Amino acid sequence: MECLMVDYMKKYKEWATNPYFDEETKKELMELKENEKEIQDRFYKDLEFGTAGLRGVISAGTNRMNNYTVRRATFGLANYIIKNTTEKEKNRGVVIAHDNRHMSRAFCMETANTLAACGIKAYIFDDLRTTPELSFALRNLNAIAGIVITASHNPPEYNGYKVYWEDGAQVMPHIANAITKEINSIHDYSQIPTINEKNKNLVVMLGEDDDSTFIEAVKKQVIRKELIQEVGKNFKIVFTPLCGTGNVPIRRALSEVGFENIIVVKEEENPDPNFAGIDYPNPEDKRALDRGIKTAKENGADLVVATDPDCDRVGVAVKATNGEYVLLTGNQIGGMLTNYIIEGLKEKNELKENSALIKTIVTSEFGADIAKSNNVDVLNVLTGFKFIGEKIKLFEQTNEKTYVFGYEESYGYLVGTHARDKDGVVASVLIAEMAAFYFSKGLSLYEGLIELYNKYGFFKEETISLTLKGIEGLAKIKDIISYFRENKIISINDIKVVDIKDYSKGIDDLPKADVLKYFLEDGSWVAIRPSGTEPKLKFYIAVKGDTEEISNKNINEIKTYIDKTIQKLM
Ligand SMILES: O=P(O)(O)OC[C@H]1O[C@H](O)[C@H](O)[C@@H](O)[C@@H]1O
Repeated sequence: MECLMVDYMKKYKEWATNPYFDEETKKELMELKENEKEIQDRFYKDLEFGTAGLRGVISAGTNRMNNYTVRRATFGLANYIIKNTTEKEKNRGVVIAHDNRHMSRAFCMETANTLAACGIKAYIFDDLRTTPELSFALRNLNAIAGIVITASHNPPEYNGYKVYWEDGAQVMPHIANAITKEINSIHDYSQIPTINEKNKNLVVMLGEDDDSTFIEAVKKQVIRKELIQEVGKNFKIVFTPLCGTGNVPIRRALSEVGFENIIVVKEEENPDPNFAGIDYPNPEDKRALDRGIKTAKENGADLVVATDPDCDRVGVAVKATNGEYVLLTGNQIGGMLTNYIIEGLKEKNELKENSALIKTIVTSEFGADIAKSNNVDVLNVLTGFKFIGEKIKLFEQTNEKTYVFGYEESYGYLVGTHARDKDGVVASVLIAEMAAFYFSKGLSLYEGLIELYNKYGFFKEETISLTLKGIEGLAKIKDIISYFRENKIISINDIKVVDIKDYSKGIDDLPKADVLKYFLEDGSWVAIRPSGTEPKLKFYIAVKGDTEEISNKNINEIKTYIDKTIQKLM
């Protein structure tokens, strides 16, 4: 502990006095001199480059997002590229996109300039762009890697740095680990090359054509074009980009496929780094859809669609027959899209025999059961859309399976293979199309959901997220998981545990991951994992009952059990 203290104080002093760091940084740090706890938190470690890249609070410090930590990460990535690819591969360059957050443009330029200084071409956009467009563009431009400056749905004080590889998916753990090694070997910031006259032309600006090719790729995924054209005039959609990147591409895609009645939530239309007062711009959080639902009520809209700041996730609310707006979960939307896509393909006689649905191990079996009953294979991967992207690549190489659809419970979906990450643009279009399909039959999306539940059983899922910040929080997260790992739980809420999967052992052909999953006798399951993007411990609960009442009762009881266990451990 002593050593740790010396270490963070030493680093703090270095940043606060070394002429390498700019005056503003030094001033910000000097103001902290009486606040040891804050100094410790900012300097006790380097911001970790995890499997989701960097993500942290924007401010000065080694454990924060700032120009220096972005520069260091980029130098590490550049070194990885230089050492592990051929000259020709390296020359394919890196595409960079960014969202609307504080410092996003600055971090994008910092990244582009550092890459160029290392002799690597950096493609940038003139303004903010979505994550799925980056995933698409990097394959379209045949780049070697991609970067998105975004903290996705985190609160406004955060920013982040996600890295993609040539296949269009976020880097796999082995590449992330190798990049981390490179980053960790950089101790002296002054060694990082800076841009000069000779290499500045390696920063290349992308144009409008790149947007159009992406939108065209999205539009190709539409299943029932004529239907949209028929009902597109009457079907009313309220859309909110939650002040993020989704506004331009989604409005464009929706209107180009034939939706004429799109109302955008006024307060949330334009990019805003403070997200217009939305504390947590995450469509998983029901408050994020409050204004959307209000606007929908005022306009009598049929559907509310909300995308997160970098537009890879989508939340949905729908008008039920009683006129009330109901929020759908990621599991519900994913299950419904699975059904809609499979039925659509069947109608056109295009459902291949080797079709496969890909979902994560913490995603409900709702979509999986629908797929299986249509003879579509189901593949389970670890949390993280990159693992879905990895399977798509494998399918392409081996022709072993045909990708039908992939999704995660956390509101991420990908229809088509144009992108290799969840795509909020294509998902919004397909969700609108699916809702328009039900609308044409006189049903709301909600009633469509109930129809499916009546056929396949009432699935119900819930996630409990425990926020535990800082060093102590991290330790607590470890303690709680250890408790569940070490104490053999034989029943949850009096229902027998019939199987326990500990994914840290590397099971089911999956890479090792800190996830535990309990399977109960009645088909319910509970999974526990630490978040990879936020200081949170997550519990996922899933049940299935013959009626909604049974499912509600079961899930509430399991939830109470977990809440009580957590309280005991806090
Ligand atoms: O680790 P969590 O906080 O649960 O987040 C999990 C998410 O991480 C990243 O954002 C990935 O891109 C997502 O595909 C994944 O769902």
